[in-house]
Amino acid sequence: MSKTSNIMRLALLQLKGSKDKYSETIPDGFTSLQLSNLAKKHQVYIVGGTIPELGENDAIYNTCTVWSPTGDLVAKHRKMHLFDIDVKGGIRFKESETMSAGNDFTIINVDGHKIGIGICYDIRFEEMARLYRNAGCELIIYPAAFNMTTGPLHWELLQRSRANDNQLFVVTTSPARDTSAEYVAYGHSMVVNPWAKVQQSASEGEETLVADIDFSEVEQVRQQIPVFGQRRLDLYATEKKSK
Ligand SMILES: NC(=O)CC(=O)C(=O)O
Repeated sequence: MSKTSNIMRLALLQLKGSKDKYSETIPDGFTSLQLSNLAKKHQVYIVGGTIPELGENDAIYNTCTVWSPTGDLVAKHRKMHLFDIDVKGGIRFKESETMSAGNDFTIINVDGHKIGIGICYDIRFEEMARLYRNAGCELIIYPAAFNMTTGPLHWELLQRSRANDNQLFVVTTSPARDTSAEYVAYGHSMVVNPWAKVQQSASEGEETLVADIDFSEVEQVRQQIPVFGQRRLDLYATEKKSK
């Protein structure tokens, strides 16, 4: 990352949507104003975890906001894939009972580098990451909060898979693990490089990671293992549909 491109990321807020209690409008809600002020004060981009956004027609979205060093809202990403799962003896979660799904891909441009944004469960959908790669992304950031059922097996694997499939950096942020919480997050925020190597990893507890992202690694991998140009697009394709 160039010397001017400081990006701070905050973890996913794994809140159960409730219009009355938690949801906020963007960009004028409480959390938005805090994030905007922080970005301006520290002259950095902030990818601000997620908040329950009160949207059109009282719908609530699980939304990540991105702020520029001037404190302006650069983009917001509404979680596209809602976390509805039922693992016997593990975890049952029905995010769609309270949240609505977003329909838009979100790409920001920081100093000429394209960065895709996804949220938590979005990381399981390889088509989404592929479309970001097709659009020229070199990094995908996923604020997330995996749990104690899926985290141990899938958290690192999914990040390394998306990084390897698409030859780009994958960065995640998780809340620290709080075993007294109703939803116990797995923790382990991570930076994975385009070789699919875990460059840095936090523990399950509270920690700050400071990472240098060297975008030249993206080009190196893509040149040395040129799978992107070797795809059989005459036989298959991953295509974006407009909604
Ligand atoms: N919480 C999520 O959205 C996703 C998750 O925990 C998982 O995919 O596992």
